[in-house]
Amino acid sequence: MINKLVEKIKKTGAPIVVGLDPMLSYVPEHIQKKSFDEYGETLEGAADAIWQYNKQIIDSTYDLIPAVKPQIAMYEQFGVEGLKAFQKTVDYCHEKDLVVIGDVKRGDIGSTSAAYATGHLGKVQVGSKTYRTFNEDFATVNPYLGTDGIKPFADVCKEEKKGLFILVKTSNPSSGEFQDRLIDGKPLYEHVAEKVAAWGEDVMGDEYSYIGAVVGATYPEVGKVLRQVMPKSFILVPGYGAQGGKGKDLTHYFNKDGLGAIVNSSRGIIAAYKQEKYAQFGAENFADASRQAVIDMIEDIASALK
Ligand SMILES: O=c1ccn([C@@H]2O[C@H](COP(=O)(O)O)[C@@H](O)[C@H]2O)c(=O)[nH]1
Repeated sequence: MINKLVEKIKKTGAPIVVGLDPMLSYVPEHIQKKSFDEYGETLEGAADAIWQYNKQIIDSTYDLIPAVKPQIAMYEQFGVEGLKAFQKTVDYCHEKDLVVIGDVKRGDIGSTSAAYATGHLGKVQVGSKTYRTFNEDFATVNPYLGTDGIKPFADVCKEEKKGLFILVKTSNPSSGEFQDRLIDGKPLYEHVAEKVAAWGEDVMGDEYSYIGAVVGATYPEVGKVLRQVMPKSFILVPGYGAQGGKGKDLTHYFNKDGLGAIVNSSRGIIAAYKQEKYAQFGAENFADASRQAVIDMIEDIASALK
């Protein structure tokens, strides 16, 4: 799957990911009304509204982008109905030939990680039959439990040719509380990055490893260091747009081949119609506003990399 991601980035010229983080409050009134008329103000109604909203955004952007990143928390808040909307979204993105990065941030003791890996990336055995369940192409994983928490994910990736993005330096304001702590003279994030590079050696694609890292756009100096520590790992870069990251901050996250990083924007794309810059589109044309926001993001990153 890392090879497909690289190919699609080369083809689109867009090292970006659209984050599908559909809060109900972003879904325009006319879509909410239609879903509530059909299902009532129920969890099913909410799940239908976020699915309809996602579908229109995917339809208006899929030809410009290589990948999407649905954030499972936004779906889980609506319980089982929300998870069905997550599944529909993943399946529909596959129909559109998009690479799907499940932002699920899993990771546990080995046996439990194995179950998470099966559910999100692998196949589950039921008697004589096997089923793919969520079936994302990549999953985000938390490394806090160490090697035995990661290995089951890496094993499934090897078998299924799928991939991981492991949290190394997150974009949030408090990320330094633990991640920046010095251990043997080096910040913890650097130790984790060294492990990501080592874990990744065993599962190499053509140019990059199946195992990548998450490094926030909000810490560009750290991004510059970590790019060197993990030369063969793709970096998923959240924090662009709504969290303040800009194209000009991100040049050092890329390798000299112009590859190696993929930048996520969620609210900045899916709720673009709410920004003054895209207000002319109006809520009815929210998906066109998202398309324009994608075009602007691609241009911002391309001009920074020139
Ligand atoms: O360090 C991290 C890791 C993950 N995220 C996730 O990315 C998106 C960002 O959304 P925006 O609306 O573009 O801010 C969201 O799903 C986060 O959970 C992150 O922001 N930082």
